[in-house]
Amino acid sequence: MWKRGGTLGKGSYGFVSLAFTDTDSPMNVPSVIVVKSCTLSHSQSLQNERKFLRMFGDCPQLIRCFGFKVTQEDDSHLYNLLLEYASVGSVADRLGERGLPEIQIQKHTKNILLGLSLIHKKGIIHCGIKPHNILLTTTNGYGSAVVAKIADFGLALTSEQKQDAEAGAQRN
Ligand SMILES: Nc1ncnc2c1ncn2[C@@H]1O[C@H](COP(=O)(O)OP(=O)(O)OP(=O)(O)O)[C@@H](O)[C@H]1O
Repeated sequence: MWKRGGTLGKGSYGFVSLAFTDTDSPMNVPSVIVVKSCTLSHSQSLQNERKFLRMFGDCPQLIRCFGFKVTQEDDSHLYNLLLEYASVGSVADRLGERGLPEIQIQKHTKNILLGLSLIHKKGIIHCGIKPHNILLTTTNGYGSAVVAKIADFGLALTSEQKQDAEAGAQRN
């Protein structure tokens, strides 16, 4: 269904690659995607990310998830999460010394707050909002614009999980 391309970066759990989909892929999957991969035995964080992202479907404020696939590569089983490619990189990449123009900050902040409000309405807490995890994509078509999307649900919790964790910490 897809072919791995170059590596975009490495995280604490594994690595992120560009990937190119086949012509027989479902219509809603673009020809260029991103694959986040790690060994199957260490895939808890990626599985967590998938569990939360699939609750949102095609929400324009969040990086889209196209499912997962387990592959065998170089004698290891890899868990691969298939994600929308954010071709402009992260907000952290774009900040530089001079920061971003105020007009872009206003637009991105509005999108991020809208995304967070949708996440919170479903009783989920992202737990990792930072410039590295806000990715920038482009809209297709005439006059294409840069759009900010929330990514990386590897640390996300339901509000019940958060309450349980806090109660456990108070007991200890
Ligand atoms: N959907 C995506 N589109 C484009 N680039 C991405 C995407 N997801 C991750 N990346 C890039 O891949 C690199 C690694 O990302 P990743 O989220 O795995 O690690 P990190 O955020 O640097 O570390 P950690 O998640 O351990 O805090 C980063 O440069 C990130 O911007």
